[in-house]
Amino acid sequence: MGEAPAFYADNLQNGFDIKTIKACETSISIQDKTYVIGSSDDAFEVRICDQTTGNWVIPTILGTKPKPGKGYSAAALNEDRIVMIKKGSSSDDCIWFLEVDTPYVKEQKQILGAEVVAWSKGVRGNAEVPIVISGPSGVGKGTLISKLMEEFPSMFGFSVSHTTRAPRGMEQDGVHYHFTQRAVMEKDIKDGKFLEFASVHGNLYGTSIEAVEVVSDSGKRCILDIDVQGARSVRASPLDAVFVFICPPSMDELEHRLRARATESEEQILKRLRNAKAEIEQGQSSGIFDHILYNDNLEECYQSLKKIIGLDGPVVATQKTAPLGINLPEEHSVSVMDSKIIIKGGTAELENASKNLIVLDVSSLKGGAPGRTRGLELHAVDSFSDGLTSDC
Ligand SMILES: Nc1ncnc2c1ncn2[C@@H]1O[C@H](COP(=O)(O)OP(=O)(O)OP(=O)(O)O)[C@@H](O)[C@H]1O
Ligand SMILES: Nc1nc2c(ncn2[C@@H]2O[C@H](COP(=O)(O)O)[C@@H](O)[C@H]2O)c(=O)[nH]1
Repeated sequence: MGEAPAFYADNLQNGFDIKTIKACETSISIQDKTYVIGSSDDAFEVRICDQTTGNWVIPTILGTKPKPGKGYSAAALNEDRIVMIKKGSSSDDCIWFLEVDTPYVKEQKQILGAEVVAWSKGVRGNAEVPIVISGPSGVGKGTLISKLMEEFPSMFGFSVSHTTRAPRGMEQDGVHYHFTQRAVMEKDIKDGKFLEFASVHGNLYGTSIEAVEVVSDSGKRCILDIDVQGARSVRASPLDAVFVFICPPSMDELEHRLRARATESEEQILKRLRNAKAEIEQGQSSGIFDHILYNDNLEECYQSLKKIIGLDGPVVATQKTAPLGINLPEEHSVSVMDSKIIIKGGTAELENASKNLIVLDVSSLKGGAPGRTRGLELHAVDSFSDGLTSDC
């Protein structure tokens, strides 16, 4: 393996231009590759060495990057990702995964024709899975979602999509949509910021990873209102969700609703009605959807939707407790044993319990890039014998 190129290279062909002095570097070997993670004052960067050829590559990095803290420890996990524990970081920002060979990363390598890695933040426990609602324009998706959010304001949060279409009269940027320029959105899509995107009725629409994570991180159940193409992409992604398709009682009634809403031009109404036929066909036959509802009588359809998502009985308000915190000591080591990550440090603290070891159980991981990695469990224990891996 030759000497590692410096981070922040402008162009691999033209040699390396060191712009920042590296503060900390860790290398982890998985199969025939060595991944070097380096942190400077403001970013984490990654380089990969192919051990069979000795060649170094700077990969495309997808996902939101962690912000460097006071150093970090890292260890290989399951041959397809690296777990990174940040020192001195808050409880919701200390565990990150660098995916190097997960199904999502493999797919992106094929799409981009380049070496790819993807960051995913680790989150403790499991949130309720998001709800994807699809159906032709004018069928009543937005009306049903509004009813749900009005009746259960603390339970649901709306995933605010990006779109290149112009705002309608009362629509607010950042509330109904993030209204954006096509070039900006296309760049963000290329940079891996979107969970899904599609061209719908002549405009670009998409769900950013952040839009879903903002809702999930606030402890609410996320609702996505997206078209069938988008639902297909989410179904194929690592995001677990319930998929509901809303059908109109007839094409005539759909046309009547679109015209009565009076938000589209005649040309747009005709385009949306033409597209509706194909959408209804796909919605009913593609196997994407777990449930199909007919929105004839609004109240009946709403009750059926509530039933699907488990809200048909009396709803008991649950007291939300803050997630248990983990204060990683600045001096600690990390090792992996089966599906457990052992964090060992003189003053490791889990909540108020001052214990010598913290065990991070990763046997039930869910999700992952693009998005958060959920299902982490943390326990404080008194003693354990382990082997040290990498610590930076
Ligand atoms: N069951 C229903 N009976 C009659 N009118 C309805 C019913 N459900 C919704 N509507 C009306 O139909 C119109 C379209 O509804 P809505 O805007 O919710 O559709 P949508 O599926 O969200 O459309 P888009 O995909 O274009 O955003 C609205 O004016 C709404 O009040
Ligand atoms: N694939 C996606 N489709 C989306 C998204 N946000 C909205 N939509 C769908 O677009 C049409 C038209 O919406 P409108 O607001 O212009 O009437 C509708 O079917 C929505 O479900 C998205 O992020 N991705």
